[in-house]
Amino acid sequence: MSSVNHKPSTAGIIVIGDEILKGQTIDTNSTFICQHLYTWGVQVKKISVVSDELEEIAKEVKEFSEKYTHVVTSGGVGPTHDDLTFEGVAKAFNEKTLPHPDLVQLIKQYFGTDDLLSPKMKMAYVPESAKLQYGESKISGKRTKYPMVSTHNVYMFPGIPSLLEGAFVLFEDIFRDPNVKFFSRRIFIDTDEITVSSILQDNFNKYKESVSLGSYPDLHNSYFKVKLILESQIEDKLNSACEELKSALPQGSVVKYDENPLIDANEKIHELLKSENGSEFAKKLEKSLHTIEKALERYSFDEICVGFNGGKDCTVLLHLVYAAVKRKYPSIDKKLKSLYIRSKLPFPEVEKFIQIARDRYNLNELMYYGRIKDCMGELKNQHPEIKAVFMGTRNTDPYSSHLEEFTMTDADWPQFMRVNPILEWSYDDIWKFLRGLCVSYCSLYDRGYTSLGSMNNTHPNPTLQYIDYRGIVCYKPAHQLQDNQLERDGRNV
Ligand SMILES: Cc1cc2nc3c(=O)[nH]c(=O)nc-3n(C[C@H](O)[C@H](O)[C@H](O)COP(=O)(O)OP(=O)(O)OC[C@H]3O[C@@H](n4cnc5c(N)ncnc54)[C@H](O)[C@@H]3O)c2cc1C
Ligand SMILES: NC(=O)C1=CN([C@@H]2O[C@H](COP(=O)(O)OP(=O)(O)OC[C@H]3O[C@@H](n4cnc5c(N)ncnc54)[C@H](O)[C@@H]3O)[C@@H](O)[C@H]2O)C=CC1
Ligand SMILES: [Co+2]
Ligand SMILES: [K+]
Ligand SMILES: [Mg+2]
Repeated sequence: MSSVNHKPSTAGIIVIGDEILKGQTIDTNSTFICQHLYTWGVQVKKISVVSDELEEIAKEVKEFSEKYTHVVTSGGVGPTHDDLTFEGVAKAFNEKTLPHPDLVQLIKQYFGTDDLLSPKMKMAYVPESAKLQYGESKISGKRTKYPMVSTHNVYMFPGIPSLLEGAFVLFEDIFRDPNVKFFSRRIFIDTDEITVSSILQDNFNKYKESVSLGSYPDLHNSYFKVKLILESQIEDKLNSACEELKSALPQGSVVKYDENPLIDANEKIHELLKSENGSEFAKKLEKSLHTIEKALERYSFDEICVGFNGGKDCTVLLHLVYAAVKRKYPSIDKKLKSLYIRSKLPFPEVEKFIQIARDRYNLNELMYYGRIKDCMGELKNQHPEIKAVFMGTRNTDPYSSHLEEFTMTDADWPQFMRVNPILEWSYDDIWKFLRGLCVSYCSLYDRGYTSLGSMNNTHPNPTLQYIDYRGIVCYKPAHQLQDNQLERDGRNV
């Protein structure tokens, strides 16, 4: 570990492509590059997005190349007329482009042409001084087929994210600065920035020689309002700054937050179980884990599906099943199936959350429209392999008091095993689990909704209503509901 403040090497990123400037493609490459350079101890100073114009590329490359230790470019290395990166970089250094013999050979191998005038051969024309560098796969140890082209301190990568990401990580040795390591700490607080701005200023002033401090508000997070990030190359200083800041912040404003409860989900659930040792909640949670385990023994991965409509109960369920599946099948590359039967008037907030959850939990969502019973028939036809549906039903739900952990659908319904791991959970149990693990849930629950149906029959729970200091009607979040019996007070049906 370095104890001196070694000056880090720097980098500039040039993202090349009209489609990004028109908003047609979201630039993910610069984020990817920044994340890696940061962990490699390189300070990214600037990201520039330029159009597919020769002059623009040349001008930016020249300036970046003089200013920064490394320049990384993304895009514009393909065979089409609008891909001008190699020419632009050559121009920045007053060079011509020439066909590189190795690239000519490669293109001949791939496309069967060695005609130097063929459009495919365009990719072989690189700056005169260009070097080709082959990465080595960390897994197979094999040399990659296609090289990265660089010249001076400029490294050129393709724009297609999968190609860029695959290639970039192979060149860690070029960029990594062995003398530099950035340490960082995060503090989450549930007060707004205004309240703490002078405290932040004081901390910043005191440590600015060695520690940087950033403040990042989030208007939509269920757990915190502001994320503070402290950073330094000197770990001791960082720790002092961090501890001092924590004690200077208003009492109780620092909250515990887990940015990704899906990482080690199973271990975290067991930690929660341990911390709740012996409680009623712990017993129910343990029973739920057993039910899920049993179901995963009885049914194969392909035979299961999670009923998920964005509600809080099935959010608990999904998280539990996800953790158990990850544990049982650690390296499975198939997606867990989920079932979403869309009601007539879904809340946009619910649909948005379903989409977020689908991406986060990597779900293969099977979506149907119409009456639940009809949809289950369609599911049966289209996915005859599915035998069991996990459900977030609780005994206190209407018509659910008779259900057991494993109950077949009624005789006049399409036949599926309904697996109900959280039948006995109370309203408070649901929130203890979600809030205890920082699982994200549909935003409506932070606005007074305690039970979700369709837009035409669901309202915020009147018990949670209050009038704020401006005289405006507001609602407390669902997890603050005192009386569990009143859960469905915002529902007309
Ligand atoms: C897979 C499945 C099987 C069913 N089998 C029967 C049956 O055999 N007999 C019968 O009378 N009724 C059955 N139903 C209907 C069920 O009993 C409820 O009437 C229905 O779930 C809506 O009630 P609720 O709003 O209280 O449910 P919620 O409390 O919202 O739902 C309970 C759980 O069901 C699942 N679920 C509910 N709605 C959806 C949806 N739109 N999309 C995906 N998953 C959803 C979720 O896992 C949810 O946690 C079934 C429903 C489903 C989804
Ligand atoms: N196999 C390999 O390693 C290499 C292949 N090629 C070939 O070159 C062509 C692609 O060259 P490119 O420079 O990628 O062409 P390009 O600049 O036209 O970009 C290709 C696509 O990548 C996406 N993209 C571009 N910039 C992005 C960004 N910043 N963030 C997110 N997405 C972005 C865009 O959707 C764009 O359509 C392909 O034909 C490929 O086969 C080129 C070099 C290396
Ligand atoms: Co050291
Ligand atoms: K192109
Ligand atoms: Mg392009």
